[in-house]
Amino acid sequence: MSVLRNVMLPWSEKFASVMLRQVGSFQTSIPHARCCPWQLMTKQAFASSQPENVVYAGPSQASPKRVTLRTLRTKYANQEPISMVTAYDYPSAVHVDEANVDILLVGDSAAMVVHGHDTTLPITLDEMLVHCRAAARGARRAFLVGDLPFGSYEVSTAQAVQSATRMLKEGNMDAVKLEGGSSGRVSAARAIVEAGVAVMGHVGLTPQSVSVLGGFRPQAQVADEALEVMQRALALQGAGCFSIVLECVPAPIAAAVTKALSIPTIGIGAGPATSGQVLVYHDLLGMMSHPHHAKVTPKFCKQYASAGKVIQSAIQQYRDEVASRTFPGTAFSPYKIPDAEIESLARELRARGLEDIAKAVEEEAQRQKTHA
Ligand SMILES: Nc1nc(=O)c2c([nH]1)NC[C@@H]1CN(c3ccc(C(=O)N[C@@H](CCC(=O)O)C(=O)O)cc3)CN21
Ligand SMILES: CC(C)C(=O)C(=O)O
Repeated sequence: MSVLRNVMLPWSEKFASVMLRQVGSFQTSIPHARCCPWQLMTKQAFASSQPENVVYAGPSQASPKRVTLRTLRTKYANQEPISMVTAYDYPSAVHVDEANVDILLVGDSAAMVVHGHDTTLPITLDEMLVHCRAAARGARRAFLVGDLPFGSYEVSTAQAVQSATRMLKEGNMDAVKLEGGSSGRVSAARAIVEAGVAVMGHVGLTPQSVSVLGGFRPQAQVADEALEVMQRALALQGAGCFSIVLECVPAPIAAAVTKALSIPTIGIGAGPATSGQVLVYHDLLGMMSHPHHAKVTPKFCKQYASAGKVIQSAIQQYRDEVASRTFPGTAFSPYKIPDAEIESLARELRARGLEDIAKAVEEEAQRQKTHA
């Protein structure tokens, strides 16, 4: 009971008594505290494994206003362009969020740009969920969309709903995206929306269909195909999608689809006439500037920086400074020890017959002083 009282200290007496009632038979099970339900309610009291100054997910300033479906609808109604960028982890999400980008997409392009696969097919739902959770921790404002990966929604509407709900429950996303507009995909989209999850559609080049498309090729370059893309987009809108990604289609086709729909289109390689634009984080940053990677960056990607070159040269410089012993030097060796302690340590070492080691200590202490 005394242990419990300590735990309760930050809480009011009243709240504590309510909690004690709820705790009931758990009162004596402190050693099993990890599985006690009230542990969840006393996060602060149990946070002994947290550093005092939490950097990544700690208490933050007042949160900025979140982008919601209403915000997006208003932007669309006012014909204001909607911006979307992908992110896959905490730091990339912070970058995207701080730039006031409207929608943060945790894309299955992670399979390629993060995991190094040649297509988006190998990434699993469980892997996507790890990316989603990390990205969600970094985003305070952006509307969060999680990409349903290949194999997580094609089998049945039940499978689609199950995967989509996991994206919200375990991935902390606000909505999901799925690819394609065939009847099966439209049914999946409808079922997910009916389950209460907002869905973004995706037509044109759908990279998860690379097997049947025979490569990452521009789509809808003949009238028949263009009409089909438009029909699919309309069907997805009918199923309740809040927005549709249009990938790798000629600009006039994107204009037609955008005109035909009453929900926003988000273009990538689809020209300027869409309601918004999306780019992959690594592409827009020029992260893959190495010739080995340059070939996987599509032609429609504008590089707003050469981050890859900056990173490469920084690591090269670090490596050179380690090799030449320029780093860390005294400037980056911050931990000091008083002279008296050095003398005492050297004395102890000599008393144990360790003359060489005592010398090493004294020499380095001297070097630190002369280069300070
Ligand atoms: N880094 C990256 N950026 C993306 O935009 C992106 C991914 N990865 N992975 C998932 C999909 C695949 N995407 C791609 C990939 C390549 C092309 C591309 O290079 N297309 C060529 C035509 C290739 C052909 O005809 O075979 C082009 O000329 O644009 C287009 C879209 C878009 N998505
Ligand atoms: C390219 C965007 C739209 C995407 O689907 C992804 O990043 O996976």
